[in-house]
Amino acid sequence: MNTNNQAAIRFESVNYAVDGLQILKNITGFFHEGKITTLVGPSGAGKTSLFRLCNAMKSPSSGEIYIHGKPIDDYDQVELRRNVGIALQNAPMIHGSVRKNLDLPLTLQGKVLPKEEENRLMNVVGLEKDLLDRNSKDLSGGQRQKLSIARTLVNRPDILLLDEITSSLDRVSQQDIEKLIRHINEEYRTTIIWITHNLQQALTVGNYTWVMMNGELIESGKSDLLNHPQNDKVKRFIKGEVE
Ligand SMILES: Nc1ncnc2c1ncn2[C@@H]1O[C@H](COP(=O)(O)OP(=O)(O)OP(=O)(O)O)[C@@H](O)[C@H]1O
Repeated sequence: MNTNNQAAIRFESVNYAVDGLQILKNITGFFHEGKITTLVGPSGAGKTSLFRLCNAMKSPSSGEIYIHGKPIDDYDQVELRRNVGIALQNAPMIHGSVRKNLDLPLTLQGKVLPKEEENRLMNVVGLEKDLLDRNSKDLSGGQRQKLSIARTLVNRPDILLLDEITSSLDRVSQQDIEKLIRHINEEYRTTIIWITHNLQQALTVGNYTWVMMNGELIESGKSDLLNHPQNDKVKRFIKGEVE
C-alpha cells in the first residue's frame, strides 16, 4: 500500500510521554487525505493528546509524524497551524462581536479580513450575516460552534481537527453541524479528523475510524468496523462496558 499518496497525516512508531507517564504508545497509522476519520475511545485514551501532536503544540518523545508526506519538524510552525485547523468542544470566544471573533486569525497576523470574505464564511457555515455585529455571548451553543468553525476556515486549512464539537449541543444543532462538516469535506476536500464519544455519529459521519484505548491505537479501518470489531477490548468498549 502506498501510504504516502493517501496520507494527510501519518504516524510512525510515535510515543509521547509527560513526566515519565506514557500517554501515547507506539502509534503507527495514517489519516486518509480528503476523508473524514473519527477518533473514538474511552476517556483518557489519548485522543486529545494525539491532536496536540498533529498541530505541533506538543512533540513526540520518539517516532515520526508526517503531514502530507513531509516530516512535521520541517514545517514552519505558523504555516503548519494554518494548514491544520482545530475546533474545540466549548468553542472558546474572545469578548466582543461575532465579527471580532471571526476576524481573529487575520487580526493576529496584522491583516484585515475583507467584508466579502466575512460574508462568504458566514454563508458557508449557515449563519446570517446580520449576526456579525452582535455580541458573541448572545449566540446559541450551535451558533457559537458554527462561528468557531468559520473562524477556523479563515486560514483555509486543508486538515481540520474537531474535538468533541457537538457533545454539548442538542440533537438538531448536532445534525446541523454534522451536515456542515460533510459539506466542508465535500466542497473543499478538507481532511477531517473528528474526536467523538458518540459512536452513532462516528458510524454516520466518518469514512474511517481509529479506536484508541489506554494510549494505543487498537483498531482502525472503515467506520463499519464499529459494527464488526475484531478486537475484544473494542467489542467491550462498543457494548458500553468500558467508559
Ligand atoms: N500534560 C499532561 N500531564 C500529565 N498527564 C497528561 C497530560 N496530558 C494528558 N495527560 C493524561 O494522558 C491521558 C490521555 O489524555 P487525553 O486528554 O489525551 O485523553 P482523551 O482520550 O482525549 O480523553 P477524553 O475523551 O476524556 O478527552 C490521560 O490519562 C491524561 O490524564
